[in-house]
Amino acid sequence: LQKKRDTKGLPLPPGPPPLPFVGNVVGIDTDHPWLAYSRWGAEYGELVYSRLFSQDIVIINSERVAHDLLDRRSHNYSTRPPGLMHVLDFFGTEFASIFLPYSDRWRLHRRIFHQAFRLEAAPSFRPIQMRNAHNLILNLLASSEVYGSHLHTFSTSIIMSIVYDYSTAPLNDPFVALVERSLEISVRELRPEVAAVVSEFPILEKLPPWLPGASFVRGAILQRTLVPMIVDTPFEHVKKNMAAGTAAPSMVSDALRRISEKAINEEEVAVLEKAIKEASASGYAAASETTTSTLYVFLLAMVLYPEVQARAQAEIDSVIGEAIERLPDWDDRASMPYINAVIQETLRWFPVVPLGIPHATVNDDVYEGLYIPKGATVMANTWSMARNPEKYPNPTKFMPERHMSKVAVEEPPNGRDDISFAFGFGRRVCVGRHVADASLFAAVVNILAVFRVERAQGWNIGPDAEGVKWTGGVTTHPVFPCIFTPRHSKERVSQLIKAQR
Ligand code: HEM
Repeated sequence: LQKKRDTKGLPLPPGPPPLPFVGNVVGIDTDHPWLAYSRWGAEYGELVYSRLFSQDIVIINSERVAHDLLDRRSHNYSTRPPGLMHVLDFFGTEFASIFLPYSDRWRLHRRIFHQAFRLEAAPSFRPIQMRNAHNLILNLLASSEVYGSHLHTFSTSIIMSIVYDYSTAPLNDPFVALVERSLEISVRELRPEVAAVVSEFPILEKLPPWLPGASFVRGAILQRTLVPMIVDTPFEHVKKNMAAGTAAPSMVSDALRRISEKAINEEEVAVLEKAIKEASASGYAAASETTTSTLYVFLLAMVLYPEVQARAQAEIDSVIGEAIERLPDWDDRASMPYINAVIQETLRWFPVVPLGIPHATVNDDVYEGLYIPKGATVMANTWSMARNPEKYPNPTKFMPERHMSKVAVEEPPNGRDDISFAFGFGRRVCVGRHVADASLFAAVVNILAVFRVERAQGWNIGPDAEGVKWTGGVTTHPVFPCIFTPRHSKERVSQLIKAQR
């Protein structure tokens, strides 16, 4: 029976009436819960309360409330839901920085990331990002029918180079395939909705894996075999290179070097080494799927909005020459306001982490007279923020122009640009956002310089993208066919890529 809650005489935020015991399970598409949460937002407002079994869930539907709670009261809203951590434990991924509770261990991980990914460090990765964008172009020229796999290789290879100085093969890298398999499981299972069900029915973890419906258990078994390979192999690669004196700078080698420069005891060294190993293994989970999914959204926009694509290409051509005298480079970015606006609009149009990564409250709180319980899962519904018609008129339309007056090539003074919500809030805001932004630029500008991205014959979807199939999970991306028609000869492009290396 549901325990009567003491809300100290205050109302909970409004929300849909729960069913006894199960709470608000009806009407939620569990693969795409942001759709139901956004509908509730329209009905109940900026802050919505719902319950999934015994788990309190608070959904924030506006940037205003997200900044008030997740930024301004971050001391209370920076941990992660305990139920989710339990699921991570079951999958053997409890070390993942992104899901760590607010603790000294998390602070240590965050510091390791910050050293490598802070704004001032981001430009040092540009050669890696451009080299991988060129590989992406070559792969698309060779086999564009598997474009999704090439996007994945692009995102994962960049992060592997930055974190480990580990060079993946430009195509069909076995390690990238391993990461892809592991991420597929994480994206599907590591969500608050799954955590709420598992917390209520711990028996689910005990189901024999062969039982139909025990895919959760099968996923966990597979993940536990993948994790040691993913965590140990690249880390050992760095240590071996360091011992041989051949290690190039990377997040891991730099962090390990910093330890050796400090006079600390063996125990502290062990703690730091473990944190470096865990943080680095969390890095590509956080970076790969998000960057890949954002590029899918970009391609969808190019297919559905040929006029936007034409304008973007005209801008690129005006900088590098219509007959493609060279490929675009970093210095061109300042002369490409429309391309920058396309990137911003891509992040807004369909945020690929639609509910962010769930935060949780450490203590009870009261906000505008509403009671927010301790231990509540708090989700920032970026999907609904991106569709705020007051900030973004005609929100379902892809309109880069809406960012033109606001696009800043450099970081804005308060660190918060027009679409900062896509990268989360408060003390848990995405540490990789500067690097992500540069990777997106490298991929977008090169794809548009070399290809016309076109609609596959018979694929009849309108500009609102209504009817497109989206993957489900923590991150989401559209699944659709598209055609890459080269705008220049393959030989010319290969020649230019060689010249720029
Ligand atoms: C377009 C690409 C990306 C998007 C849309 C994105 C989005 C996000 C979001 C929404 C969060 C959750 C923030 C919160 O809890 O409020 C997050 C966290 C995080 N992101 Fe990203 N991200 C991207 C790329 C990257 C990259 C390239 C890295 C590189 C390592 C990265 C590393 C992380 C980490 C480590 C966290 C966890 C932060 C913490 O819990 O303290 N992300 N990201």
